[in-house]
Amino acid sequence: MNTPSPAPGPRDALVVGANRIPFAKAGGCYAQASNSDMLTATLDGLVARHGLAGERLGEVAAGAVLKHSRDFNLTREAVLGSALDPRTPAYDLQQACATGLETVVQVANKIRLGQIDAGIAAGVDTASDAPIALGDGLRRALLDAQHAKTPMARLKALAAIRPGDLAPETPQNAEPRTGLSMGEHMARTAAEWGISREAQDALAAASHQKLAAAYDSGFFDDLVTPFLGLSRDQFLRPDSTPERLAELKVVFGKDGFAGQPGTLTAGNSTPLSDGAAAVLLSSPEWAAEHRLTPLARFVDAEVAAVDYVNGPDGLLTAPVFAVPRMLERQGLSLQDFDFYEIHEAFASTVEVTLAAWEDAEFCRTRLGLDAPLGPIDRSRLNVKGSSLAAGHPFAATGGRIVGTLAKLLHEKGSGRGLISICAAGGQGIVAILEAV
Ligand SMILES: CC(=O)CC(=O)SCCNC(=O)CCNC(=O)[C@H](O)C(C)(C)COP(=O)(O)OP(=O)(O)OC[C@H]1O[C@@H](n2cnc3c(N)ncnc32)[C@H](O)[C@@H]1OP(=O)(O)O
Repeated sequence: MNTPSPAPGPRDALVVGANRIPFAKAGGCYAQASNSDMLTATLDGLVARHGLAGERLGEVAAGAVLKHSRDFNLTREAVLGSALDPRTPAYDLQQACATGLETVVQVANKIRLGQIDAGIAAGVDTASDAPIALGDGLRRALLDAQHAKTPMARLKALAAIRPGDLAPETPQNAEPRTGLSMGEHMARTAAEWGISREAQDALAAASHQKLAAAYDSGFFDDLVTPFLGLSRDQFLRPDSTPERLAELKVVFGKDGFAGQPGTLTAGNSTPLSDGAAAVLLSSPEWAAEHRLTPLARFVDAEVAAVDYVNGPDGLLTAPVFAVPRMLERQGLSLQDFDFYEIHEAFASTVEVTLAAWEDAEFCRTRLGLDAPLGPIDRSRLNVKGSSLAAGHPFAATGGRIVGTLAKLLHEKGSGRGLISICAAGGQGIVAILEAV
């Protein structure tokens, strides 16, 4: 009879380091850079900071939401272009804006199970170099021509191309099942929850002030590597005041809802952005062997999805559902956190998330809870700014947030932090990090 193999782990997975390049406006400083350029630069920044040149890691997991077909092996190619040992395996993963954090979950779980000792989780996106595809008619005709066995058959295939087939297909920032952009979805949800323009603009202004102060204090010195002439996020505008933001015109939900004006503007919505972020994770033993100081421990994660097409829940509200499941598993309450990192897809996303957790009726009927999760201490929310000020290259946001929170916990020396990131398709990912 075979003796079962000893089960490996679970052991701790630690965040040992993080790096990102400053995020740029779409069409801005990185307009000529590809996903591959940005991801490779970000990996190399991490490698240089932590002395990992020539190191063979267990794996690198990364992803991009907007990706050219030539980038079918984006992460592996970035590893081959980096200073890491070329024998480091790599793979691509994509879960819309949850991508960056999902790669962290994958790498952390493999470390916990003893399958690998160390790995990098990363994400990259470029709205400047978004893939423009051929329309279906032209693509099919070209493929038919390529597969044709004779010159005549090739000509016949090409002759099928009609002028209308020549129009390119550009990626749409819209949900395929509703045709609405994420901004339009969010505008509707914000109106349903009665989130005021003032509250959104105040949150956006605070994000800019906090991010600027964090840069000024040197907080990002060991988290951000300058790239292509940029040393701070290009979108960061310390002059963003609530008064200034109040002057901006509505861009999503322009017609308003139930007689109330729309509230989402370019100032309280994330900008289309370019950038990359990476996180180094390892076992405690690997960190000690490499004389690296752990910043935080990865504790848990949860992913939820909502039926935003047929059901009552807004497109970007899935984290609202994921958090109570994770809290229950961990025996924690919403108030048991020293830091809250709630991705500012839109200022109203954060406000709706917090309002839902405070709403007794919603918590009872939609989350199945006896009591609401309750309010958080707002002074612990996004304390170093978030996506409204930094920008939001979709797949890079998770790595930015994990790096920021891990460093906050390391500086504090105790406590835990909650991460919440909404994603397209009605999904959301949440996680907990703890100080070590
Ligand atoms: C993807 C997922 O899975 C989940 C998610 O995260 S969902 C969230 C994804 N994000 C989005 O969908 C939003 C995407 N963003 C956009 O489409 C565009 O950035 C936008 C429509 C919001 C704005 O586009 P735009 O109008 O071209 O912006 P932009 O020209 O920079 O700004 C408009 C004006 O506001 C001003 N402005 C913008 N931000 C400002 C600020 N913080 N302070 C002061 N003024 C500001 C600009 O200076 C500009 O003023 P002028 O017209 O006088 O020049």
